[in-house]
Amino acid sequence: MKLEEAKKRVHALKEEIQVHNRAYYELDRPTISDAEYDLLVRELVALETAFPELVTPDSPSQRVGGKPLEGFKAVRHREPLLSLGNAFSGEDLLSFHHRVTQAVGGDKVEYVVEFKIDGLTVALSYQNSLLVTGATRGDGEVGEDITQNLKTIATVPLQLNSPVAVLEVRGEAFMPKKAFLRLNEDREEAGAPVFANPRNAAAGSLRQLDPKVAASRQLQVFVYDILYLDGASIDTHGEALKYLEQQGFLVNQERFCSGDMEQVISYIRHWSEKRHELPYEIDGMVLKVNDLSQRRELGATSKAPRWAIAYKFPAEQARTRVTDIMVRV
Ligand SMILES: CC(C)(C)c1nc(N2CCN(c3ncccn3)CC2)c2cc(C(N)=O)c(N)nc2n1
Repeated sequence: MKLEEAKKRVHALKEEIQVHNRAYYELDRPTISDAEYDLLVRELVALETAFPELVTPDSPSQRVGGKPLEGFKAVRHREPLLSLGNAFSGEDLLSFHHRVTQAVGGDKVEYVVEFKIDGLTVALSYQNSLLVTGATRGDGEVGEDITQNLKTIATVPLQLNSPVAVLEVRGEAFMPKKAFLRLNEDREEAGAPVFANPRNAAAGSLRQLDPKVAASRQLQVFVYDILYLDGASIDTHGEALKYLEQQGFLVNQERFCSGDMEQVISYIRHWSEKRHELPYEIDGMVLKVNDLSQRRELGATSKAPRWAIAYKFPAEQARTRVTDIMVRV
């Protein structure tokens, strides 16, 4: 095959793979079998091996690279990754709302309510639209460099869709419930210790020194916050989430924007009851002031922003399954 032909085929393959990624991960509607998908990636890798000048940084072939690491390098975050204050009741939420309203001089405040995905925080840093580092949260200031593991996650863009000088985002890496159950079955069969919950499984998978192991764990990342952006101007959190979607990140579609705390509380109650129907675990909801200028007015303590709060769902009392009781009997 000549270079020109290979160039056309490589471009077509990358487009098609991208379409299937989006269908599979964002719309949760696979448009191709895993086997056919693997064939496309294998053909792309073969062409890039034959014509190395056709390799681009955003090619799916650049996801599972590298040999196993000896250890993880330390990465200092450009901005400290803040924590979240917690609310455990409707009253806690109302007093949060009262504090916020006071601090903005009685102006109307609108909140965005999001799932609190039960995974682990990751920070992704892009320069000139290319992924440079992916890191764990660590202590909020310094994390571990897990770039080559995060690159294996299909919904983590290797290259952003539009030019931007610097973009630092944070998100939650997690393992969907189905992948978690399947992994534990495999580990049980292999006599390996099982993971207690999807969060531990995700954390254990991202701490693998061999990226091939991380690549096999079906991890996902929902991105939820812009830490630093040099290259666009944004006024609300809603716009920030749309911007992140346009740049190619996976952003959770389920979010609710309202200034009415009664509506906010009933939305939270709705998901407290329905969360078991979700394909991933959530351990609460996060309330965030939508208007970024109001956020600046509210500021942050040394640990957490004054413009956001986490509502934690009551811890699950271990649901004893009938089968367990039968066995005991
Ligand atoms: C940007 C802010 C600070 C408002 C923020 N902080 C979060 N977290 C901080 C505390 N975190 C934390 N983790 C470990 C130790 C202390 N704090 C865990 C992430 C958020 C977590 C989620 C989520 N999980 O889905 C989310 N949709 N939005 C978040 N937004």
